[in-house]
Amino acid sequence: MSVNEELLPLRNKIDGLDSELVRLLNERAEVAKEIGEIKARVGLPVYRPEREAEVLKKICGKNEGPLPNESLVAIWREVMCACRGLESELKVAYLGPRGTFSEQAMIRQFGSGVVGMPSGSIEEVFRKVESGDAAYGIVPIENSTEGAVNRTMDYLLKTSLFIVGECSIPIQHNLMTRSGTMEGITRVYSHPQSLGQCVQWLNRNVPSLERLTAESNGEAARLASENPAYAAIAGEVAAKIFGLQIVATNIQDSNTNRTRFLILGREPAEPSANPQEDKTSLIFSVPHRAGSLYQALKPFDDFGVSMMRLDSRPAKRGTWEYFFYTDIEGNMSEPKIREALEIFREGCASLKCLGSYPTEKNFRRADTKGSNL
Ligand SMILES: C=C(O[C@@H]1C=C(C(=O)O)C=C[C@H]1O)C(=O)O
Repeated sequence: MSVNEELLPLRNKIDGLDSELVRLLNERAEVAKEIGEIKARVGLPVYRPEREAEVLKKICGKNEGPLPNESLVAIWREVMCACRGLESELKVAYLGPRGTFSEQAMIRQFGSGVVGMPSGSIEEVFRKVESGDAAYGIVPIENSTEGAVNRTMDYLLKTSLFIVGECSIPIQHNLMTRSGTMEGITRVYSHPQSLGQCVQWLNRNVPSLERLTAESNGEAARLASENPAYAAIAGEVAAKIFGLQIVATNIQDSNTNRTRFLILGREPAEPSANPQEDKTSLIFSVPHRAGSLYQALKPFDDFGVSMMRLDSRPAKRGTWEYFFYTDIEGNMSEPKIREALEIFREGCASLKCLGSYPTEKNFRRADTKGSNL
């Protein structure tokens, strides 16, 4: 039997399965359309991050391979994006121009059919969502090498928006120029976070290069595309978009470098199907006296509530006072969290709740194949 004779029945089988998949996907889309009509009638938002997290978790739970969960999650995000698209288009503001890691995170979270609105600064992302120009926004909140993104932290304090979801992506930086060499290059541009993530590599390899900051690494790539004496540090996608050549790849100081992004919306998310695994984000301050932070946090210990993050920002009053940012495990609709929060509030000088939302853990844990979601 020739190879072609061997392949033919298998390819026919794939064709048959594809027809079935097309039929099933359209059947799914019809149901999503019906859901959309009901949501439109009662004025509910099209995008339901908690429901999408539940769908992904169920998909991973049912998976028996050989496809890894990571592949199924990527496929289903696109399926849900296409289904959502039948309800209405979804405009999402991100830190642009095109080619930033924020754009990559947005596509990963919402699917490639999302209508991205590139914004010149993190502040503009907040403003576009607050004003209703965009339905959602995506902003970087912390990097595993450089820590918190201070601009985002500061706007979170002032905003009326809610955190409705989160996602994290691996970050690999590249040094890029128009020519693909470092000849005649005097400056390197990038976002301050990216410069920080590559500081050791820069000190070792190009110590004399002047380092300048840009609003985003996409913007840095754009600047480098306009001047042959400039280099940029940015992702591979930015090099493609702005016609730059990569001089050195993977220049970040940690090879497990990741950035976590927040999804911002005007309405809070509903509890997910696993509310005990949701995250609740809070900003609080405590009275300026000995032991007040310890005392304030005690209810979390008493109620067995796990704190996943504790960070601070200066209150900017010149008084060495701080706002603390904490993420706790569990949705605030859960009785245990509600009770703990009621007592916690008494020990705080101020408390702002940014929302409860599904985390990646919701479906990551179901992955048995050690994926890099
Ligand atoms: C279909 C719905 O609308 C959207 C699409 C979803 C899907 O395709 O599964 C899930 C949640 C929503 O973002 C829904 O709310 O269930």
